[in-house]
Amino acid sequence: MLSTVSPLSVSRSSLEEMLESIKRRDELPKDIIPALPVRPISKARLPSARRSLPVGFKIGDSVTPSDTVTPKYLITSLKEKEGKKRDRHLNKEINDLGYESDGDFGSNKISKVKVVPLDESPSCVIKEECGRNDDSVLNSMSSTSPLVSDESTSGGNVNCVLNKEIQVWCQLSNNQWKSGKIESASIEDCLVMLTDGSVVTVPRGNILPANPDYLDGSDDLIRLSFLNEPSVLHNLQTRYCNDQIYTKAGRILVAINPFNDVHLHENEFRTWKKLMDPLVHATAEFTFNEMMRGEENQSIILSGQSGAGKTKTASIVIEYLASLGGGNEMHHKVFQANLILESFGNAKTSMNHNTSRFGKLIEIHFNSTGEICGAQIETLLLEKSRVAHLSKGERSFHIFYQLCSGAPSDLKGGYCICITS
Ligand SMILES: Nc1ncnc2c1ncn2[C@@H]1O[C@H](COP(=O)(O)OP(=O)(O)OP(=O)(O)O)[C@@H](O)[C@H]1O
Repeated sequence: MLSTVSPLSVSRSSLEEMLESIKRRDELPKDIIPALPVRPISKARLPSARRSLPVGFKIGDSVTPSDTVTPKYLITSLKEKEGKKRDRHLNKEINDLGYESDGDFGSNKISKVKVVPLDESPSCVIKEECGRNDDSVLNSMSSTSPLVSDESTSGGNVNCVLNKEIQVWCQLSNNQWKSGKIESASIEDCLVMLTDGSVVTVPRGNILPANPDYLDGSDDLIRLSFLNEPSVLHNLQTRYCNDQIYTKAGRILVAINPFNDVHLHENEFRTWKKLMDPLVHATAEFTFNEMMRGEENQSIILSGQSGAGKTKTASIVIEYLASLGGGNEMHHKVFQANLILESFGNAKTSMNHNTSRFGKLIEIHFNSTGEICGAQIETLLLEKSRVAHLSKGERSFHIFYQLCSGAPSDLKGGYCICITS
């Protein structure tokens, strides 16, 4: 059955409706404040701010799981309540970095610490290797071109330091950075008197401002007035020479391998708990507290070149996390498992006599009281080519020599195995 409505009836009814609604509105008391929009009930947090990588910086493309692999470590501590959603997010992040993940990253356990090989990141160098000699830090890292190459910018620098008569860093022809004071400047060059008394002519583009002396050895790089390459290296070197191997850069902790036992102020830290101290224990404690307080999984990423001290630092972190959770046997088991992994995955290279030729993702699982209740180690990107191809002065995986040395003498004779220490 069809029903028809005349245009007149439609216009009349809508007109009536409108008049009625106006009448209703006028009847309402005038001082009633309109209700606020209902706030959605959600426990979700706003995504934390993410730092962007430098322009043109790629991780995925540069991964070469062969000779150039430098294992870096991602340590995560995960809690049960987070569930699979966060794990999927973490998996995605790892995949975005160009690494394969077996999926199910921390989905089932109570908590985790993971160690993953991450490609060298220019924006996240946490540890750097260097020698003990005074100029070594500065010189070893000064082979790059000066940070300021743009003429206008460098000109600005020179004018600024000329006006204020402050110290400058100048890059010499051998790429070393030296500090001094500008005596005079032309359009292209500057005459700089170095601190050793010599006078050199340096192109304007090779001059950078230096920090005042009182900032020498700042424990946080963000306190420096001028944050350029030589200033950062000089600050790290000053601290290193005072056996202060850790320096903060905001939330990042920079560590320089001391290659010997230095006093780490660990006991003082355990007493005073100064979480802002530049110390790896403070970073571990901060992470642990964040996990316990926010019930959120946490990650610690250790990155640096071969021999920088990532493995050593990872063991300090694990040991400290274990002690925070009451210290049970679990971390000993992690270390024991590590010994076996090292046999099969570590080798001697020119950079490090016990270099890890694979990446590790160590998960440490904590229960709700903060005790370690489990751990899991995933390995990635083993440098398999090392079995068949060795560079000069390097060795195969430790297990090869361990097996040979333990072989019965007739087998040794049959294969002409001769072990020398
Ligand atoms: N904090 C430290 N204190 C004392 N010695 C250290 C420290 N960190 C590193 N070292 C020394 O440096 C050596 C190399 O460190 P480590 O094996 O941890 O480097 P790595 O970054 O893991 O290297 P790779 O990437 O080649 O595996 C260690 O064997 C140790 O002798």
